[in-house]
Amino acid sequence: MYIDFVSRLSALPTPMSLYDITRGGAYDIMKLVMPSREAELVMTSREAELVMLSREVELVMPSREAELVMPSREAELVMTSREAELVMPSREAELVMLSREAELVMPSREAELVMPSREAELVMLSREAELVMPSREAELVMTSREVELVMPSREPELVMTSREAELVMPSREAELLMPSREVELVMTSREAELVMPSREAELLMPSREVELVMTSREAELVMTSREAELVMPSREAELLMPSREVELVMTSREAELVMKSQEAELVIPPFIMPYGVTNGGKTTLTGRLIKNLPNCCVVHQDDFFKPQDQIEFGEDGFKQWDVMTAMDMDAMVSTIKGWMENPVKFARSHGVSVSATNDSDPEREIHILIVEGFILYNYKPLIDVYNKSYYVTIPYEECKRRRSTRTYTVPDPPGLFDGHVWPMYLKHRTEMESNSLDIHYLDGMKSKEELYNQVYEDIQNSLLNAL
Ligand SMILES: Nc1ncnc2c1ncn2[C@@H]1O[C@H](COP(=O)(O)OP(=O)(O)O)[C@@H](O)[C@H]1O
Ligand SMILES: NC(=O)c1ccc[n+]([C@@H]2O[C@H](COP(=O)(O)O)[C@@H](O)[C@H]2O)c1
Repeated sequence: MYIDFVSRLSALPTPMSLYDITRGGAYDIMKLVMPSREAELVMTSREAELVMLSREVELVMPSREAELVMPSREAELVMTSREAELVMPSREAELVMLSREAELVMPSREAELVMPSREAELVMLSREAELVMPSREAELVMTSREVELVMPSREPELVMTSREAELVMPSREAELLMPSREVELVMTSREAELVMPSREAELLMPSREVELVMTSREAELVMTSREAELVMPSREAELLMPSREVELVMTSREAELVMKSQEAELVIPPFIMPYGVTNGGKTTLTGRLIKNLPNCCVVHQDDFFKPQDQIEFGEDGFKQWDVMTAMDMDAMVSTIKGWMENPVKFARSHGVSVSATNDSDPEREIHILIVEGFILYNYKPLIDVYNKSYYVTIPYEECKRRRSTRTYTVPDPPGLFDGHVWPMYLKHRTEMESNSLDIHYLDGMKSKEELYNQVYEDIQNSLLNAL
């Protein structure tokens, strides 16, 4: 469904390729994650000592040890020649393995070599990047704000200073990199012991362990069991990257698994659109819904009125506030686009706390955007992206009464309601009805409570069906 929305969105006036964005982002992050100074720190002797205890240092660093770290059999196991090509093309594979390159594995230029754009694509295609760290983590790692979180100016210095090196990722950084639940799994003291101390370091490298680097238990520790299954199906998880799996990890079946999990876990994006007559109660209803629906954001069309000096007078003698051209619809579309591309980021930047809705599986999240406005169904580029459309109506007398008590940023001049507002409402409604949309009419004369209950229940049912 999400894909469907995105594809619809790409038909909008200023289409933007999600793939390009995320791919570019992933590549940039490869560079950000290991900037030259930090990269040097990563492998300087002291950090190396700290990260991998003395015996491992010997194994990891000197030229001969480079061979030991990846002796031929292990190298074959971890990356058979074809996989090596896939993951790191031949030249990079050489660079990674040779002694001098071992020193250089991480500084900026090498970082690029290790993960040049094509490899970056192979290893970390945007979706896969999300894959490696499940949806919520991927966002943390990938979005610009998270990049700042992962490597804020002070953190690069801290990431591998001695104390951090000891801990690999001290609590604060670890939290930034991986949200609390993963932090607990990956980096609580017990896991820290499992991941790094000498015995484990030994376990990571020798031939048999190479096969077992990601045995089910480790996989569980690093990625919770469900993620482990999704990221690397059980057999792959055991073998990490044997030849067939390497092909499979990124190919269709996994891609499907990943995509499905992404779709299911990250976002089920219903747009709810209370639309209708002015003063029908749209804002009131929306206000209640956003308080009670999970991860619910709102876009108010009223926020997109053009400045007063751009509103022209019409033949009816009034400033034309109630026509489509009074709205900056491009701006509204790009706001909606922002939500579609990253609802979690959108929610956070709009002060909506993102929470899990399903206690038994907190990774599953539903995100909802309510678009509320008085002249929406007549804007064709958006019509198709809504998956639930409501239309609030109230009779003329009630509408006029409510309107007379309302003060807008620009107060209504005398006669505006009868001369402009109501005629425009009737015109737009006729236009909308001729489009035969699937609209749920709401009687705005019902009490606020009744309206809320009716819509809330209806949305809940839709969500259940969507799941
Ligand atoms: N169901 C309702 N019954 C009676 N009055 C309502 C109802 N819903 C909203 N109102 C009142 O109508 C006025 C306009 O409501 P509002 O939600 O701002 O409408 P809209 O956003 O459609 O213009 C407000 O004074 C509000 O308190
Ligand atoms: N928000 C503003 O700046 C502004 C200015 C002039 C008129 N309006 C009125 O707002 C109405 C639409 O908003 P409601 O649906 O919330 O009533 C239109 O009928 C329009 O006449 C709003």
